[in-house]
Amino acid sequence: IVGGKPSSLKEWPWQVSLQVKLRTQSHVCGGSIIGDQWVLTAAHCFDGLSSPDIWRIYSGILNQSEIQADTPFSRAKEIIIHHQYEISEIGHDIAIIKLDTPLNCTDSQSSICLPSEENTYQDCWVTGWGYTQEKGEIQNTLLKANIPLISNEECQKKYLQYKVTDHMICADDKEGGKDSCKGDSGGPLSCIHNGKWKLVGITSWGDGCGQKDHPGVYTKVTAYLDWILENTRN
Ligand SMILES: COC(=O)Nc1ccc2c(c1)CCCCCCC[C@H](NC(=O)/C=C/c1cc(Cl)ccc1-n1cnnn1)c1nc-2c(Cl)[nH]1
Repeated sequence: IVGGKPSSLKEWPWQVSLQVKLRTQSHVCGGSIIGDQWVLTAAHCFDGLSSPDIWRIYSGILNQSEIQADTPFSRAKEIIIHHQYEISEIGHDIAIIKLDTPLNCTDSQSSICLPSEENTYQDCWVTGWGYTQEKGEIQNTLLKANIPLISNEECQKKYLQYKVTDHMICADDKEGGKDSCKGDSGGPLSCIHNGKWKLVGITSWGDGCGQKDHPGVYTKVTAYLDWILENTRN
């Protein structure tokens, strides 16, 4: 997250760190708990990493330093990638992880609601352990940034070499400065409306981090409600 601030404990209890253990272990993507055995993230996180066995899902953590050899984690029972996904910039950048065992709810670990209808959300936040600048590194403490949503029409004008589809939603800090960045993808774009947090977007792509006139592009969750519900039944 560029231009963000450290989060506090229990502020974003749905945020998870998706890590891969090969020879070594490292953070790869963010994700959001949407049910006791369901995590919603970006499909691109699994490019070349599609085997469920290598993934470790850490929930209820604020700092990466809480992750030690003895720190408990969830395993992936199944990874469901949208059948139309190819690359982030084309869209359908959405995936569901079915956890091997259901998570218990605590103050620091709980799910976020899916949005029911399209809305003009006024108060949206991006969170993650990603870079704070393009040439950066994974951060220890979960960062947060309050970034306004912009219309798809306005977003398309900034990305003439791309097609910003109606299955995408954009967030832009006009001054340039607040944005998602490398390592944040898959994480939540959370908006609070009538006192309830809703998972409005999934961090997907952008041109650079925090550059002026380069909005962040997020998978629009309302466009995939049926797909999510169909794939989280069993
Ligand atoms: C020590 O461990 C590490 O350093 N881990 C580690 C460190 C970094 C990374 C990994 C692991 C995952 C790479 C593969 C999967 C994921 C591949 C794509 C992913 N993109 C993003 O997270 C955000 C993109 C993004 C999103 C919005 Cl909304 C706006 C601007 C964006 N950016 C434009 N340019 N940069 N960001 C990414 N993630 C990383 C990179 Cl490198 N790129």
